[in-house]
Amino acid sequence: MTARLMLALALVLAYAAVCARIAWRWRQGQADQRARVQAVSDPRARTLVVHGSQGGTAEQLALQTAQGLRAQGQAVRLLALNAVTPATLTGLDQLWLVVSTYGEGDAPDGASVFADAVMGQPDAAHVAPWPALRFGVLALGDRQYAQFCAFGHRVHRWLGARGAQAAFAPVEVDNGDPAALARWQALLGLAEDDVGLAGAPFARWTLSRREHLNPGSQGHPLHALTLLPADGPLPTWQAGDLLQLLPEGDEAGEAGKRPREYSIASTPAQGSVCLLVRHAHQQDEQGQWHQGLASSQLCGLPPGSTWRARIKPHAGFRIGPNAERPLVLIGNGSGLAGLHAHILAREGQAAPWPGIWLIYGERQRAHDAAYAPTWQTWLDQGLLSRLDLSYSRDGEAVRHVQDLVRQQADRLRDWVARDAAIYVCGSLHGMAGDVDAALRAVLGDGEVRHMLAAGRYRRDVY
Ligand SMILES: Cc1cc2nc3c(=O)[nH]c(=O)nc-3n(C[C@H](O)[C@H](O)[C@H](O)COP(=O)(O)O)c2cc1C
Repeated sequence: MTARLMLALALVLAYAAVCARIAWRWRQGQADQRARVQAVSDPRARTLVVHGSQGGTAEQLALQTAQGLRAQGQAVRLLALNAVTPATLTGLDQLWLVVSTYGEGDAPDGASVFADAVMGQPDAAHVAPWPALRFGVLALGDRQYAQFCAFGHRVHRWLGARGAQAAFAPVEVDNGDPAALARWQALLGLAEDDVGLAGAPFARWTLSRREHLNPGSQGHPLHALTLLPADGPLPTWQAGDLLQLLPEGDEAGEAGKRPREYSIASTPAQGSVCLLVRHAHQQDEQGQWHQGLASSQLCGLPPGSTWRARIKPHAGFRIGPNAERPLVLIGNGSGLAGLHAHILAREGQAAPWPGIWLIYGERQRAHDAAYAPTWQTWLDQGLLSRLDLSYSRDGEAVRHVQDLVRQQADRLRDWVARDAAIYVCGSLHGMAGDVDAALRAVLGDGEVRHMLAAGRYRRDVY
């Protein structure tokens, strides 16, 4: 008995040590990032580097750009576009912008406040033009989208119309293309390799377990996958990060750099990368159904199969400044992955927990609620403080998460008044836009903008 007690105690202590180490590394990472920005940014500088980012790539490239300019002895200031007002631009000599594009050519969340509140306004007399300002845009995008780099082009046109002088045409970056980044470096006179997106190298990962979560559902099959590195130790990551995976036999392959991205549903404390993968089927223009290459492999090949993959940091959906705040987590379908990671990360923190409210939508209660027992455990533990579910195919009046947001308007306003942060993960079409509209209806446009600018409203939508 004593031996078993000792063993139990040793396990608890070992677990606590692992949690403490993860928390320490996370805090260290946050502090390092703040220190890097502070070291480079001079509030009086007449050169401003701004980023308009959602996932964090534009932010990373803007920081590197500012560091590169600084290394050459230039004084620079670094800001998020959402923190920029017309007054910030007055009196500047140079403005370098790194911006991505989302939705249907829309601003990323890190620029949407500026896009609405500044660019969206008619040219009011109080906004003086900036004829002495030289500017250039690094426009991040992906050619798979119809509106390629559209927001970068919009910013470029808008600044031109305000009288500013374009130093060059927007530099379009297709999916991180190194040649385009090299062009940006050359145009700004930066040293070679100042700006780049070299991530962790791709390594082999093995599928160790797969569970079909929704047999009998009207929806396409959803699977929970557990993956482990085939060689070497488990790398570290934070809740909110993604796994980039190269399907076998992809024509483009590693050189073509078309990895699929999946939200990671676990934290390193679980000891593996867990994904929720929908076996995707898409209909073409002739009405023929096609299986997704990556998802049919992930949902079909047996455990023991391997793929090349790597962790992709996703700063825009990490906890960031919200570690001590109550969280409202909203999502649907496989978007549960990104939300579960945040719940599990909280579980690793010392109680009392600040409170988590999960608002989640699926198709049918009878087939699409595999995690109901897990949620009940979290509710019993007090890790989750509230759970609201919607099912779109059960004939109920409340069908979608956006309906829940409107139905729970008073409670939501109360959570936000108590400084909650809102995280949305799941479908871009049919969810993210409608949830955004519901949040604006309930909280007001001004509050939503304020939360976006403060990093208290974050999205991982696809
Ligand atoms: C949901 C989603 C929508 C996107 N929409 C577009 C688009 O309309 N046009 C485009 O050129 N790129 C689009 N992209 C690609 C991003 O702009 C690109 O990945 C960029 O590097 C992201 O930078 P960030 O991490 O700083 O936000 C989209 C990406 C995602 C995930």
